Amino acid sequence: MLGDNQEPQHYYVGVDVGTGSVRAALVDQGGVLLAFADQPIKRWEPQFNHHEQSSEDIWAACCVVTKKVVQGIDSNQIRGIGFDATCSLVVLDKQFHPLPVNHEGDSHRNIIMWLDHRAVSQVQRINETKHKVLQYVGGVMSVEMQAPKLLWLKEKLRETCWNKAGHFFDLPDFLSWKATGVTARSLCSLVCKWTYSAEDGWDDSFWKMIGLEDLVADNYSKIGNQVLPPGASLGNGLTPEAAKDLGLPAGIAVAASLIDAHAGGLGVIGADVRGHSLACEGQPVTSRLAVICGTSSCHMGISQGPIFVPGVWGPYFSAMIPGFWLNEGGQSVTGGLLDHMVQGHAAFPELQARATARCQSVYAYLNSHLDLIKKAQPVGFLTVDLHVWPDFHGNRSPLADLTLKGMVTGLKLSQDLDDLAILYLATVQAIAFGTRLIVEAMEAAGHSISTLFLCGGLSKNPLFVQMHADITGGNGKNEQSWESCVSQT
Ligand SMILES: Nc1ncnc2c1ncn2[C@@H]1O[C@H](COP(=O)(O)OP(=O)(O)O)[C@@H](O)[C@H]1O
Ligand SMILES: O=C(CO)[C@H](O)[C@H](O)COP(=O)(O)O
Repeated sequence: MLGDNQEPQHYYVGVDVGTGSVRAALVDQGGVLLAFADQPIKRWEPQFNHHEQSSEDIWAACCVVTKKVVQGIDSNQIRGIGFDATCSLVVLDKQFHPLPVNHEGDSHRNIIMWLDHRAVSQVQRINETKHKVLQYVGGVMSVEMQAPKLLWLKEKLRETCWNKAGHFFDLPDFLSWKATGVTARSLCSLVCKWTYSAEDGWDDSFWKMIGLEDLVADNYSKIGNQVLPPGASLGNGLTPEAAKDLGLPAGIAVAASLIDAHAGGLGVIGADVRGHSLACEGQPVTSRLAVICGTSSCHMGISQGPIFVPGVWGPYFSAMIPGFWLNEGGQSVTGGLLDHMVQGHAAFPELQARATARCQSVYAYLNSHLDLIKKAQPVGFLTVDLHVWPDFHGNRSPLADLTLKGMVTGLKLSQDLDDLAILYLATVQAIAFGTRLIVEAMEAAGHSISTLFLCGGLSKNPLFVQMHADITGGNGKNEQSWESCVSQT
C-alpha cells in the first residue's frame, strides 16, 4: 500500500500493559493511530494488600490484542513492536517457568503486582539502613519497589520460590524477553525500581546490607547484568515462537521496554502544542509535568541536572527522556480510589441503572448529575461540607508514608444519588490537591512547572481534568500561566 507521498507504509505495534487491561495500538511511520484493541487481565487478592497476576495470562492478552490490531494488514509492512507495562515483579525458575509468589503454591500467580504492600517489614528495615542508593528514590524506598519484594520472597517463601528462582523480571522486561529470548533489562525499569544507577551500575554494598548478597554473588544474573536504553533493538528481533503467538512476522525489531508511566510520559511531555494558543508554547520541556493517570497517577517531571525532591522518586538519569533527569511523584490509587468510592456506595446500583439507560459511563452520568444539582454555584462548591483524604493505600508522594489511611469528613445519614455524586466530586478534588502537593514539593526543590499534560484512563474524565487545572492553578501563581493539556494514550 502506498501513502499520499507514495512512500511504502510501515507499521509498528505498541503494547501497553496497565493494571486492569492490556491495550495494543497499530501506528504508521508518521505516528498515526490506525487500530486499537484492549483486553482485561486477571488479578488476585488472596489476602489484604497481597496483589498477584499471571505472566501467562498477561502474555496471552498481549497476543489477543496484537492479533486484533494487525488484522487485514500486510505483515511484510510491519517493522517493529514495543512493550510497556506496570512495574510488577515476575518470578520464573531456572528453566523460565512461572514460580508461585504465594503461600498457596499456585504457580499460575507468579507476579507480585506493583501495588502489593506485603513487604512492609522488609521495606522498613531497608530504609533503616539509610544506604546512599535511597537518595535516588526520594530518600525513602517505597514498598512498591522491587528490593523489599525480593527480600519478602527470600524470607517467606525460601523453599518454594527463592531457592528455585532463576529470573526476577520487571514486567516490561519479562515481555521483551518473552518476545526475543533476550534477558537484557531496560535502563528504565532497573533505574526506577531496582536501585541501578545509569552512571555507576549496581551497588554491591546495598544488596549485601539488606541481606540479598546472593544476588551479587551470582553477578546479578537473576536481576539483570545486561542493561539497554529504552527503545534499543533487542537481539535478533521477534523469535519464531513469539511471532506465532502474536501473529506477526519473525525477526521484526523488538524495542527494550519502558514502565507504563514512563511510556505515557515520553508520549506526552514533548507534545507539539503550536497553534493552540497555550501559554506553554515556546517554554522549555522542563516546565511541563506529565501526569499519567490510570489506576494510579504518576507525575513525571524532567530536568537538565539532578534535583533531589524529598518524598518524590528519583532523580533518575535517562530513565524516560535520554540525557534528562527524571523525578517521579505518584499517588498509588486514583482511578482505583474513584472506582472504590463509587462502586462501594449504597446508591451505586441506581447510578449504574441510570447510566446504562443513557448508554453512558457512570462517570459521565455523575458529571452531568453534578451539573444538575450545582444550581447557580460553580460545581466545585458542592463540597463545602464534605472532604476526603485520599491516601486509602498510603501516600506515595510527597509524604512517602505507606501507613497513611483514607478519611471522609462531613457524612450524613442520607445515601442517595446526590450524596454519591458529591462524594465522588470530593474524591476527585482530593486527588487534585494531592497533585498540587507534589507540584509544590517539586517546585520547592528546584523544578519550575507551568503546565500539566494528562493522559491515561482518567484523562477521559473532563471533571478530573478541570479540577486538576483549577486546584493546581490556585498555587499562588499567575493563573494565566497554568493549564492542563489532555492527550489520550
Ligand atoms: N470513560 C471514562 N470516564 C471516566 N473515567 C474513566 C473512564 N474510563 C476509565 N476511567 C478511569 O480510569 C481508570 C483506569 O485507567 P487506565 O488508564 O485504563 O488504567 P490502567 O492503565 O491502570 O489499567 C479507572 O480506574 C477509571 O476510574
Ligand atoms: O509505579 C508506577 C510507575 O512507576 C505505576 O503506578 C504502576 O506501574 C501502575 O500504573 P497504572 O496506574 O498505569 O496501572
